[in-house]
Amino acid sequence: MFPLDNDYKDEIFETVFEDAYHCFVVVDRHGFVTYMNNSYCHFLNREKDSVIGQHVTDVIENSRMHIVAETGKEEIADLQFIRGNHMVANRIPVRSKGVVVGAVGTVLFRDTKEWMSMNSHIKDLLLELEHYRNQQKGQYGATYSLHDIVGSSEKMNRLKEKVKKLATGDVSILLRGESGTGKELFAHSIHHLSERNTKPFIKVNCAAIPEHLLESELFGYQEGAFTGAKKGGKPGKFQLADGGTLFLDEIGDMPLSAQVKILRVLQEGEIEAVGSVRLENIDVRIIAATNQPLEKLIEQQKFREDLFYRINVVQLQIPALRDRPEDILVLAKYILHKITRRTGKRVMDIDDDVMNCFYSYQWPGNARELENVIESAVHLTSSEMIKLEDLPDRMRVADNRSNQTGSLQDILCETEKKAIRHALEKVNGDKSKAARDLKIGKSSLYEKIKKYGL
Ligand SMILES: Nc1ncnc2c1ncn2[C@@H]1O[C@H](COP(=O)(O)OP(=O)(O)OP(=O)(O)O)[C@@H](O)[C@H]1O
Repeated sequence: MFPLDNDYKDEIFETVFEDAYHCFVVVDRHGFVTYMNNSYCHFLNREKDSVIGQHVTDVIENSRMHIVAETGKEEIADLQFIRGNHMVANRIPVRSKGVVVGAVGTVLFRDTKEWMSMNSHIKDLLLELEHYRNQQKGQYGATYSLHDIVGSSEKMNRLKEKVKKLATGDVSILLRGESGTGKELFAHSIHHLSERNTKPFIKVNCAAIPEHLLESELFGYQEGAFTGAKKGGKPGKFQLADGGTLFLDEIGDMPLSAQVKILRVLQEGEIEAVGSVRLENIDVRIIAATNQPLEKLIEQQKFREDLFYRINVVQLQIPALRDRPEDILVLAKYILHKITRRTGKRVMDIDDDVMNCFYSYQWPGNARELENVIESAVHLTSSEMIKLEDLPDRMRVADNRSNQTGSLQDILCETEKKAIRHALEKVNGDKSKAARDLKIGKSSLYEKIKKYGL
């Protein structure tokens, strides 16, 4: 056998991989795309340059390549939903000197007749499954993924990157942030990106369960455990989440008695249903969330320090909306679109004055408050554009107040700051364009950006 020359090898490579019948993708150990063949790029309608170096979850819907690259466990003939079709995906870990360094994925997509009919058969079955799943939604489902978290500010991008890295492990995560910042969305996304994503995601609102019911809600009960107990008993949230993720929302509001019990489960990995004498092994990943100052609660002996250390293995701080004004415009437009699609009301845009008001408002209720404000404005407005008069009084008062206080110099600075922020928002942060729109020099704009900390 004579050695192959490089041209010949390249041609083989081109034929086998680039324009092959299959879609090929290769990711590195952290799930970032290092190679994608032409067929796959074409199918995803993406340019090759725009996918290389991206995290695979940002490129391919419902991808599990990053999980395979992390776990080293191959997945063969897995059904994956991409661009409206059910595809058969193979995901194989790549090893170098025995260590997993990435993964190769192939997807069979060019429909043969049999595949078409199988595909429609599967679609039919999955529709039926979806119907049953929907009946259980809220109880079992993590409905949101990272794609649903709108915002491309530096702060949010950094957070999303962190989430991608942390999701595949099994560490407990504590999500902190003010009310309405999207903690629950992040909890869903972590579950989605984790190896547990085919298992349940169960949410417990620790503040909403009465203290005397907490134990049976969390750990379940046996038949006859107390008067009124259901025949056959009832599983608790821990049992329901077995193999999956348990999201302990508002953990700072959990009564001390329940904290002791949770801590025991987390330490022992075993639970005891009310009225049972048998211990059950439970495997759950804990994601907790709170907007309470847990350290202060520990000082006041309202929160157990040992539980804090258990749940606080990794902490993610979700920034308040006022601290990432760059996200307000895109979030507002996303919310407007979501609401108009749901209500069918034709409201196409948001007036510039309204946006200025949004930028200067403090948003104590964060994204949730923004949703409420836009929802009520959509209902109130009589035009196709949300105007200042469609906003709640508290916002317009806050806006006027911020214009009226202080010296003339303060007012001028505040107005200038708002105008620059708005101009930058409009052009997606492109400083040259913003300077042109504002009719000032680029260096003057840079100075002002620095001065106002924009
Ligand atoms: N970045 C975002 N992109 C899209 N929607 C968002 C975003 N952040 C929050 N939301 C929306 O705002 C609302 C509140 O979000 P979520 O319930 O996740 O907040 P939270 O921090 O868990 O609030 P709380 O502490 O009050 O429970 C939801 O309807 C959510 O869809």
